[in-house]
Amino acid sequence: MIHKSPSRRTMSRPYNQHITPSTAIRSGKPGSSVKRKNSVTPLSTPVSISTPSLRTRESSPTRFSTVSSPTRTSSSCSSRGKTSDGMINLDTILQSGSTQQYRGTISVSIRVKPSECFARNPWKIGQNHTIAHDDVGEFKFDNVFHPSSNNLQVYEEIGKPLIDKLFEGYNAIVFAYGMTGSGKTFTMSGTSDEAGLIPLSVERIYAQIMTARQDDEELSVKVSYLEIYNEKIYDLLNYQDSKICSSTHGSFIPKPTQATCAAELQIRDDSKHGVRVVGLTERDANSTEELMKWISIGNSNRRTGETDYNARSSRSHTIVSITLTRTNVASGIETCSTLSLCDLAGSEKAAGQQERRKEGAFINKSLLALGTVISKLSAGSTHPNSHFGTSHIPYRDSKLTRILQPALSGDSIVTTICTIDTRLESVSETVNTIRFASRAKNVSMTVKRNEAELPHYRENMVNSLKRQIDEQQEIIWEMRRQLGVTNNAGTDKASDTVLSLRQENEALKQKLQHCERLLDKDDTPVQDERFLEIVEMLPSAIGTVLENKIQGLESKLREYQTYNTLLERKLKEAEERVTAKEAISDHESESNRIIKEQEEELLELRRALTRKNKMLEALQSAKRLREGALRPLNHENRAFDITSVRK
Ligand SMILES: Nc1ncnc2c1ncn2[C@@H]1O[C@H](COP(=O)(O)OP(=O)(O)OP(=O)(O)O)[C@@H](O)[C@H]1O
Repeated sequence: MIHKSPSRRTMSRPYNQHITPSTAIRSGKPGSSVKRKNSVTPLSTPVSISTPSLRTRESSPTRFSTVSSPTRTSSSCSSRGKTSDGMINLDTILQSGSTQQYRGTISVSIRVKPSECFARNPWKIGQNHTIAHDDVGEFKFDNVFHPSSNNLQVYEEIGKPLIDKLFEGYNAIVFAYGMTGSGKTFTMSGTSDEAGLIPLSVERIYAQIMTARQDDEELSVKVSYLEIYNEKIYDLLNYQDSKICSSTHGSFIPKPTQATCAAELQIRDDSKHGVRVVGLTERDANSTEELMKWISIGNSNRRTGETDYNARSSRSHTIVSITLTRTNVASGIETCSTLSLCDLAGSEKAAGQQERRKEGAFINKSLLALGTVISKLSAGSTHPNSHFGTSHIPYRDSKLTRILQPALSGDSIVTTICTIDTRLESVSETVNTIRFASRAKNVSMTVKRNEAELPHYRENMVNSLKRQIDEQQEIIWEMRRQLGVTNNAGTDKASDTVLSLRQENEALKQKLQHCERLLDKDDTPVQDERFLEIVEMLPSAIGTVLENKIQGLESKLREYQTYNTLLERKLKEAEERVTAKEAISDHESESNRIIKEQEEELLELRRALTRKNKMLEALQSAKRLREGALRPLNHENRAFDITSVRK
């Protein structure tokens, strides 16, 4: 029986983008197995959906219309309150103390695969991110990508905003869900002609590193790649028969070979690290090319096979995890966030081959487990007074759900892209996918930023400051010692010089005075009139003798005067030297004063350090108290690191 939607009549009008041959077939895109003819293959029978589950509460069209938010992508952060129907806000960044949290619901997008069978196609795409089926009703999502949309558009809407969140320190996960052959791998990996979400995201990460990197920041990127095949986990980057060869970037990477065996990895769940895959290889990647090389190695190891729907069908679920670590060397703050890109194997009906049947059974089992987990989370999120953490969520039912457990329980911002095939023969699978997507849209989550101080950073900082102070103290002491020695020696030498110069000066002065006295003595009689009279009365011979005597005395006087000038110059020079020495001595006392000031500053620094240490101890003990008080709650909600093994 067909479930009639109450809103069916009203919703049929806005769907002006019916999937028609002209809009659905993408012109000239090479590398795709979809035939690109403008032919119309009429459906032999009208679509009739009688799945009883379509009438369940979750798939009620009215419910989807009201529950789904008009929010387009997780990048559009807004702060809307709780909606009238009790739904939690979408895409809100909350500041709680010093930690930021992202709060929203799983972002869900639908991608419709181009198809040739469009006549009377009951699926219609609306303008406002809605998709409707004549018999099933209307569904609203964050994005509904038309068959003509390309991978770049998909990336712009769902990949780019997640990379911005990755750089803010949030973990993020994208998973592609849908029936086999509906376009999951095409969306995630793309083709050689049209890059998919993974290569476009990788490119963006490195472009962002170039622009966002700060001076005092260290950045590193690591990649891991795992596969879940028949409920066993394998490391796609660590196959035993991989050959080691040199990459173009100088590092060593395994040569891509179609590997046949790899050790099975185990999941471990412990209170310290949460859920993680033990032994998963993480490879350093310093450029887009290097990271893509690792991914192509992983792809070559991935298991694919031919199914009724897809010539190269992924027979396993795969997860590429890219871990970005940003360390601020000045503050010691490290943000470590992981972007996980999952390409799930497609749900399918029983296949002809036994091998395919076995794989299909495992694939269906794990997808069913994922559906159940999403369904329970959705019920927990939408029930007014319940929290999904309080009811039992069967994460342990499959390896896939165990690995996705941390992300689904609040470790990551979750985005899913559900690929659908609108052909008549796929209708029940497509409805199931839409049903899964609408349940996922109900799941609310609160995600914390992964920001932490480097371990022992403060202790190291305090110790290094102490060491610096000690070193400076040593330098000061050494300088003082040297200064003290120079001071004494210099002062003694200078004062000796001054003393001897003063003595010499004194002696010279005395000699001068003596000479002047002599001159005065010689002069006085000559100037005396009576003496001159006597001289004139004397015989000329005696006069001549006296004259000679006077001339001799005068020449001696000139000699003494020259010597006196010389002595005066020497005295002046000596006095200048003494003044210079005194200036040096002033400078030395200035240095002493600066040293004293520095010592006082050091003392003050030591006191500040002691105060800081005490504060640190008080904070640490408060933190221990708080952790002790919160321990039972943390145990319930602890976050698990599934995707990366940090070294
Ligand atoms: N949007 C699209 N545009 C063009 N071709 C597409 C699109 N989606 C899928 N295809 C083509 O359809 C075929 C199957 O797609 P793909 O392998 O991506 O499906 P899948 O969902 O990954 O299947 P499986 O679960 O079996 O691995 C491929 O040849 C692919 O190129």
